[in-house]
Amino acid sequence: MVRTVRAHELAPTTEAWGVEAAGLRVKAGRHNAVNGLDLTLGTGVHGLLGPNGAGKTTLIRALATVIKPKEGRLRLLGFDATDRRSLRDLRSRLGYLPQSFGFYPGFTVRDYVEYMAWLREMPSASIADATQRAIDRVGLTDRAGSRLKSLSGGMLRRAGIAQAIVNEPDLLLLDEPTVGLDPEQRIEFRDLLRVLGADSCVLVSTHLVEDVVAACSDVVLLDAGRLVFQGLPADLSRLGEHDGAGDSPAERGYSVLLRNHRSVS
Ligand SMILES: Nc1ncnc2c1ncn2[C@@H]1O[C@H](COP(=O)(O)OP(=O)(O)OP(=O)(O)O)[C@@H](O)[C@H]1O
Repeated sequence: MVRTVRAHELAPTTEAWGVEAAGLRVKAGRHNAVNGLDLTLGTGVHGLLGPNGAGKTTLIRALATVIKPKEGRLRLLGFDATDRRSLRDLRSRLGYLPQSFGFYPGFTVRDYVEYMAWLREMPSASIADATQRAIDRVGLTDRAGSRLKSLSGGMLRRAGIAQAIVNEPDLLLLDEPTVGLDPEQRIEFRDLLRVLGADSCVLVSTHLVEDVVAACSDVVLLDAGRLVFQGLPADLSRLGEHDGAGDSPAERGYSVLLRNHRSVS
């Protein structure tokens, strides 16, 4: 007997992978900055590491649907990210903090976060509460009425994180979110990451291996646009127990992986 498949069975569910990429190629200018990447990410906090020019920002921009992949398959939250018809629904469930982001300097923190919530088509009635919650979560409660132009670099980045999480995204993409944060704020941010990663897929690019070890459930290492390693922070540290350059086992593990990868490619 042929069973009728109902619409809800085909609709994306929260169980869908956050990111499923196969043979992904993404250009930055003429350069293949992401070059045949296979990557699957589920719920959790994934730390994206790699040397300068590895393709981290280009990958994150493609996952944020800001640039279109040149080749390969890309599914995000169960949606085909290369299909224009999916983009509106998909974008309403994404959060994205770009490496450098534009803003109206005369906006207050609250104006900015509310504006970004509105751009993501959140229901108007929920925007004020969601904005307050996001501002509280990044520790900017007492600066909510301050103009963006008056904030320090670290506070501005926290305002950027607030706009990225205002819609409680299922897929959150953060490109170097800890740049400019003071040590106390970095520790608080790690706590926030753990909470966010409990029920959504969070990808965080950073150069700070120690942040990855402290706050991430797994490590993704890129070099020259390709996946070099995906595994637990403890696996990274184990690789650096007796070998490699760096001040901690994880930093040494990072250098061992890159060295081994480069010697065979
Ligand atoms: N607009 C562009 N035109 C040409 N090449 C580019 C462009 N943007 C990036 N690239 C190149 O693409 C590669 C990947 O860059 P990308 O910014 O994605 O790397 P990254 O890993 O984020 O680096 P970083 O750690 O320095 O931020 C680099 O070789 C870079 O020079």
